[in-house]
Amino acid sequence: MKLESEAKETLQDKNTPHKPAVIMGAFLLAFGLMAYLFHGYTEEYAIGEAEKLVRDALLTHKAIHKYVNTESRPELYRLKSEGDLYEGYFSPKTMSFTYTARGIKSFLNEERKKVGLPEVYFKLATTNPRNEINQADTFESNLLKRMNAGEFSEYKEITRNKDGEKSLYFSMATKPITKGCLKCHGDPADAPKEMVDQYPKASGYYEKEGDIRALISIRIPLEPYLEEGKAVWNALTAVTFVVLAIIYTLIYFFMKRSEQQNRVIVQQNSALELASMTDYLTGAYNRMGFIKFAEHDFDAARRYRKPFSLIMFDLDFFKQVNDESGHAVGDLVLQELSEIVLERIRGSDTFGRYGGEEFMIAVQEQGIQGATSLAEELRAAVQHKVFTNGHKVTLSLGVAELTSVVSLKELIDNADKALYEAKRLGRNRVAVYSPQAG
Ligand SMILES: Nc1nc2c(ncn2[C@@H]2O[C@H](COP(=O)(O)OP(=O)(O)OP(=O)(O)O)[C@@H](O)[C@H]2O)c(=O)[nH]1
Repeated sequence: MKLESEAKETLQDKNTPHKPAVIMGAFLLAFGLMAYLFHGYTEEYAIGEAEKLVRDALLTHKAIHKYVNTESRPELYRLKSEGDLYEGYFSPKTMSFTYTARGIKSFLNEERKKVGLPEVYFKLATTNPRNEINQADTFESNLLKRMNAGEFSEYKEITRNKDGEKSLYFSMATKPITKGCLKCHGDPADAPKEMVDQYPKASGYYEKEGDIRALISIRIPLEPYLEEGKAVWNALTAVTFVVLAIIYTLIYFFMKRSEQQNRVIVQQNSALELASMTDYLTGAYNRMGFIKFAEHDFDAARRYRKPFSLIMFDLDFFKQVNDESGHAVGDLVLQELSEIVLERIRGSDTFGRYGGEEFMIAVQEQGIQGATSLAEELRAAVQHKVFTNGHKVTLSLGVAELTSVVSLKELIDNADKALYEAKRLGRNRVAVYSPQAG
């Protein structure tokens, strides 16, 4: 006889995926995407801020250039020409634009440092400097060469130092040498004597008209701006995780509760379905339950070509028991009969009450021989049993096997015919269905 758990299993909800884990995965994915986008935004912000500084540095540079060339230097020449300044006067402090620019840039950097702003690297770099401080490094020399070759006049790149810290590097070519420039940067023999005296051994001469003598080299560290972004990111991460943790906990809680409720509903449904398929008096399957399971066994036996038989049996003259001792005693006799059957059939067999005092057993893995001996065993057991109130009853049994039948209904009909035959032959016996007899 099939067990209750087996019947329940067919109704069990197997669809219980790890939904909280899936939700957690989705959250982490969303967080990863957010981190990626934020990282990109932070870098964009840092570059934007650095570009502002580049613009400031260029404007300052331009202003200093204009001031030296149109204000301070002409004024000194005027003073010289008017004799207020001696003829041989030359000082880079007042007359060299690069000297002045360097001083102002260095002052500005000091001011920036005081308020915690990043220092701006600014250099008017050349391969032929008058002052060593303006000597272009290898990278700058290379850029200057490419600018002179006409490859580009501006260059921008994000660089990393040996510690991996990022900077925005910007470079721009200065105006090409003009005839006027050659006065100080051409042949030293043509240069003002006071200047040659000032830089006796220095370079800065022999430039050619049209050449780009120097480039403006600016490097702004991005780290301070990236740090700002990191601080915002850390705060955002903390808030996000707290919010996610709360949402996750709530979802997890509600899902667990709903899962639990579903499980209870499934269990209740299983119990109800089982009850609806069971005969309350004998504990055997009722007709609906029997057909359901026997149908399943019948189909499997046909598919896998395995033996399968059906025993249909009925109590002989059961009416007399009811008439003599009453319906309640009749019920007890039916229960005792049921116990006899359940003790003798296999777990794989299906036992059902087909109606009234008529029962059926679907016998798996047994052909006519096996089923007939089981039927005989039951018949003998019932015959020798003393039932409630000392009643002695007998069984008539019909056996049919799955051979050429195409449906369970046909097999039941055959077993029924055999049972009829057993009754006809005098009851308390087993009859086997024979196709010839019909
Ligand atoms: N106590 C009780 N009796 C039942 C139940 N179901 C059917 N019966 C009785 O079973 C008897 C069946 O009577 P019949 O159909 O004449 O068959 P029988 O007396 O067994 O005689 P044969 O089958 O011809 O050997 C009737 O008296 C029904 O009332 C039940 O659940 N409980």
